[in-house]
Amino acid sequence: MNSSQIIELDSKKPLLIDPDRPIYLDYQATTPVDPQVLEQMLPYLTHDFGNAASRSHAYGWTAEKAVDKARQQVADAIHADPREVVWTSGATESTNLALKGAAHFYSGKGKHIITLRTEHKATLDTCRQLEREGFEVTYLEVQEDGLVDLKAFEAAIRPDTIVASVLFVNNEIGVIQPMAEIGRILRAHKVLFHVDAAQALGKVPVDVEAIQADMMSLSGHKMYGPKGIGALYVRRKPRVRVEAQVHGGGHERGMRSGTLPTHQIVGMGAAAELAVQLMDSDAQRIGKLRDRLLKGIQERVEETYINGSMEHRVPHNLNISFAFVEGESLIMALKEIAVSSGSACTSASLEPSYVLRALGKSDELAHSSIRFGIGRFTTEAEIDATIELIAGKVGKLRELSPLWEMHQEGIDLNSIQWAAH
Ligand SMILES: Cc1ncc(COP(=O)(O)O)c(C=O)c1O
Ligand code: FES
Repeated sequence: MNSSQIIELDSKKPLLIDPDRPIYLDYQATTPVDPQVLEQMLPYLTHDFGNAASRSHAYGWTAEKAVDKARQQVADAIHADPREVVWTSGATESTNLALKGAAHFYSGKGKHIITLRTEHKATLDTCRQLEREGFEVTYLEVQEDGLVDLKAFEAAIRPDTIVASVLFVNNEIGVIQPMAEIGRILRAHKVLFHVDAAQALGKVPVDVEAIQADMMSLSGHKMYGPKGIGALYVRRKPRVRVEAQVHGGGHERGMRSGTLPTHQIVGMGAAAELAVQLMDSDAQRIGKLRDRLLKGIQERVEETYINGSMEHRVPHNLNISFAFVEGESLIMALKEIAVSSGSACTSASLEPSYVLRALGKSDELAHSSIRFGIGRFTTEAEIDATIELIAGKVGKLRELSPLWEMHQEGIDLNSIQWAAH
């Protein structure tokens, strides 16, 4: 067997239908590369391996052409100009470049930054670093449904505010912030607007003009592209400047040096185009699956609480707290389903989700939450099996819980005076 046959066989392997593995319902953590995307990437790992910066021969020109095409695909997906797209290693790096880059470049104008308490860690940790450098950050509260209050947002703007950063679609609870309204407020106050759209592209229409974004972070692996590739949109009119964070050969118009990973870039471009093409059909199918999952759980399990607005939310996400059950125990009991409690990025820390806490949820309910991420390859049979498993395991865990027993007996747990230990 020669190598091209091996590649052909591997790329035809079914993606997720594998009875020996758990049902994958963690599409907000990451997605598999769509086979159509993979097919377009493969030649750039082998035959067309040139360096896009090699200007003197055909190997370089072929790579450059592929990079240009992908840049156009990503630009088209967000209604931007290809010259406004900077390749990075992912949304984390894009957000670092956007916030540190803008903060450093415009520090003469002011030192104040606005963001939300429910942002992704990529934003929150970058803001913490900027605080250590002397910048001041306002972390705005959100309402019970996860949405920011626009009046509070506008009130947080100060004369020295240089940039605000808002998550388009929340990775834990899937809520969609009112981006156009936020963009309008920020433009009126001449404050730069950075948008983390890592979880938005392919799920909701993303248009940098409609929401007046100045910078936007994107990621390949959240939309059926490869991991390790992302992009930062940086507006040209009116021009936005960011100070480079990675220095070297001056690639990407000096904003981000490093040899371009052609195959990854081709994958991100193809994934972005496909994400927009399939947005409506994906959303329709996935929405039905999500409703089926929710209905199934609600019919079979009492005392469940939905986290985050259902109205302003992408259909790909369901985040539910199962009262009287500890989230980690539930996840351990649910070995046949791959889901997250809290966010995928922080579930190693075993702390209750800061996003759910920001919605005003108690520690207990935050601890008992499960995030279901439904995606392009989820089937109805997988949803039905999940409902069965959840109903069975939650029931079993509650049987072991003295608090559940008391609740069943009608005792109001809030009225109990617990003895101090
Ligand atoms: C909303 C959001 N922003 C940023 C990131 C980071 O993206 P990447 O993995 O491409 O660095 C993620 C992924 O966890 C995310 O969900
Ligand atoms: S879910 Fe139990 S420690 Fe967080």
